[in-house]
Amino acid sequence: MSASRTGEQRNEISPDDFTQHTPMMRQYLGIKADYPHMLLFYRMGDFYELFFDDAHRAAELLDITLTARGESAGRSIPMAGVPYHAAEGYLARLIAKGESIAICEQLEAPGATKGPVKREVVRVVTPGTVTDDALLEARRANLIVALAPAKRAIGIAVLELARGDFAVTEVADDTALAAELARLDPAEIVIGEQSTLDLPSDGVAITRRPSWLFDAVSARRRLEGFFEVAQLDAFGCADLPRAIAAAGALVDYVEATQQAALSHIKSLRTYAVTDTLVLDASTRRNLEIERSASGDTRHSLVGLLDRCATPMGARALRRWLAEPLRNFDILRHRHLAIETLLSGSHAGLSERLKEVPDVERIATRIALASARPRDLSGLSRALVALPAIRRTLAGLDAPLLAALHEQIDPAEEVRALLERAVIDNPPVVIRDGGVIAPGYDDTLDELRNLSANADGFLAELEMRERERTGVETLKVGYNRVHGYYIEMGRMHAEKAPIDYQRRQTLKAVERYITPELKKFEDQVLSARERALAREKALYNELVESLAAHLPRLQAIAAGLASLDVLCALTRCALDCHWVAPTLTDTPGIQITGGRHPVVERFSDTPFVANDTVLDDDCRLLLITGPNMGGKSTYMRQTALIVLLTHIGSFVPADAATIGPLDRIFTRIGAGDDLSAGQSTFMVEMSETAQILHHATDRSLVLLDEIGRGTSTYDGLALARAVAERLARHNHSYTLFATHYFELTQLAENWPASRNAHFEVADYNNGGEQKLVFLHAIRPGPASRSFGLQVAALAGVPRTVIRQAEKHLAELEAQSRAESGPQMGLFEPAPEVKKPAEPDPLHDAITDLDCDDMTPREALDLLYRLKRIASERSDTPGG
Ligand SMILES: Nc1ncnc2c1ncn2[C@@H]1O[C@H](COP(=O)(O)OP(=O)(O)OP(=O)(O)O)[C@@H](O)[C@H]1O
Repeated sequence: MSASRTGEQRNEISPDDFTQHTPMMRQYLGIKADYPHMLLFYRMGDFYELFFDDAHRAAELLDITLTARGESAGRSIPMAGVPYHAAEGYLARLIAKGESIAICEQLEAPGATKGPVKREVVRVVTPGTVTDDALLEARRANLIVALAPAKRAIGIAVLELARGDFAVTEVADDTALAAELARLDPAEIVIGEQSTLDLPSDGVAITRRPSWLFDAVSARRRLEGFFEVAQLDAFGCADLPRAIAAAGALVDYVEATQQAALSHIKSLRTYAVTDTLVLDASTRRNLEIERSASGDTRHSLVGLLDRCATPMGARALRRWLAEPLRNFDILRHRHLAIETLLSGSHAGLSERLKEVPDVERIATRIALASARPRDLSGLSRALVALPAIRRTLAGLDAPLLAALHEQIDPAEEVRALLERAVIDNPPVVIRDGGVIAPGYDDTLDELRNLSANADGFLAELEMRERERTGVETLKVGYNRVHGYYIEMGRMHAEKAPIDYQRRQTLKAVERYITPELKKFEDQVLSARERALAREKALYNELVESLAAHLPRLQAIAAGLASLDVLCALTRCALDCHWVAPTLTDTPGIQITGGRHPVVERFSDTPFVANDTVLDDDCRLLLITGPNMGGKSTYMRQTALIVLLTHIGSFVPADAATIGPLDRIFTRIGAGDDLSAGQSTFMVEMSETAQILHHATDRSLVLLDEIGRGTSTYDGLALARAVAERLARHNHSYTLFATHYFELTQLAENWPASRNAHFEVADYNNGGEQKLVFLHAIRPGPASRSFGLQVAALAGVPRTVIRQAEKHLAELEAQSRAESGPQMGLFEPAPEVKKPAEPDPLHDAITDLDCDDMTPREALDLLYRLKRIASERSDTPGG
């Protein structure tokens, strides 16, 4: 239902109904016009009010009451409000739902001038640019991405405003873009208003900006101005025009929404998507990296790994998992660092890191000039903790730890400055003073002395006045409304000297002021005010001078974060008995005694370790076995071991040797996106299509029960064609779990393909068949599926199981009659026919994909076929 129809039904005044509006409402509409796509939080006394469509939206999203304002002839303006003091909580909820918010404050007290109170938007909060801890989960990073698509490439610019990390790249097509967006998982995407790019729909805020902002030439100029450089070449992005276009548009957006300076964004770095091992969104979901299938974080990989002592480390760990590196040198250094930390030093380092506040966020607040007094004392404490961390690092012999020792430089002069400038436990805000330490500034000290000496003066004055009036009970006092006064009982009123002027009369006492006391009051009050003003100025100067040290503070934060992750990974390695994987240039995956890290951790029964060998002799492993046998667990553990290797972690195995890989693909049943209007089978097939199009001979592919979503024969046919394609064309390292036993005999004829199965022991216990899942993988195909036995175990009524057994017998008989014993759908795999002699000509033609070939490739192929044919005619019997 459209907003206007809703409005008519409720008899609401529309924003365009200008004659109906008060001056205040006109002022509101004027401001709102500048923020059409944001919710305008409009300050009215102790509340932020929202009006018109904003009110409807806020009421719906926050589940708050929709009220009405300014009834006129039975019509009203829809309104919703949130209390000022609780606004941050409401903001956080709206931001989490992808909303952008403009906050409009009153700039003066009501009645200060004629007409409506002066108001102005003082802050804009958008999902991708928010840096406030109060609005963010402290352990998560917040990214904003801009996209600039063109025919040949799509430019991507990525900014983590909190760290000032600004990176750009270009990708070739929509698929690469989708994978990269899945990896980045941004909170907000900025895109041209005309763009038709297919974007993720789940929880990402999409912000459309005028298309001209994405023009490469003007974007280049904007960036040059932003970084104050004559040319962007130094950033290495000279030949990435679409990336520049995206970066320029992003800078424009951030400048338009952020009032504060962006001085902490010092440079632009370029990266290539090929630097990282790519995992698309469904693979990340299927491997339960951030969350388990049931949605909790505890039973996920992150839940297991995150033993970080600081939020900086926790965020870095998530970045490492989002950017599994393909650079073996960096990974080897991380492995070596963990090996060194295993000596025991990680525990001490973790303890020390716990004492270190979030330097990364403090540095951001310094950059955005929003640092509070406790941020500065926190930074001071952090810097004080660094020398001890460095001393431990100095004794450790690993190049990465030595580099971190250098990076975590204690910034002596910053520490000294903070120690001199800020008291130990300052108040939360600078407003009431008391933050700058004594001795830091002479003028401030003098002004403070003046007000502090007031006590002595007042005691002395009290003595003098008692003597002068003869009133022993005379007191000198102070209150906020009337200031200083001399107080006497009303019965002594006639003893008041001539220079006593009455200030206040209470029930039993009179309060007076004298010219001397008035002069003192003026001096003291002005000293207090001046001290406060001086303190605020000094504080701002201090924050500014700290901003000059930002690159250093950011480097310290990055160093601490990396160290924290390494210590966390070391603890995992130690507690879970993980080993360092070996990285090799020889293609393949060899895992001995591999385990699933999360299942092993949370399972009550001992985990059965299994080997995985995928190499040139076996690129496709067809896995059969009973339900519950352990197929999915096995496939996932292989992928997780590969992923852990690529973040530099040890792995849950007795030994692992990993060669170069480019991507991990998975097609596993969980997480089908039915809410997006796709059927289970449709999702299964579109993910399978992605894999067939993009998997290379360096990709790890996990396919679980392909074809189960459709009729048996369609499913079997599809599973067979997909597996054969992967074996003959993609040559990827593939784990293919299936219940179609027919595939097991066919696979024997495909290149580099093998069978394996999960073992189960079944025995007869007093006439009842019992199953024991051994969870151990063995060579060769399984003999049967045990589907009915597993159903019985799951509690399906006995009568139903018996009925199913009958149906099964009938189906088996029917199938045998139709297709002969070799191809019975429910039969054990019969003896495999010996494969025919290899025929290179036949293989070359079967491998051929005419649609994928360029004319040049077709011509090359013709020559190759001709050569094979003539070689064959040369061989005897050919
Ligand atoms: N190697 C193992 N050691 C111990 N327990 C295991 C092992 N592998 C799997 N399990 C346990 O068995 C359960 C079933 O495993 P999994 O889901 O991998 O079986 P499956 O063969 O894929 O079943 P289905 O064919 O029904 O999908 C898991 O939840 C896990 O608790």
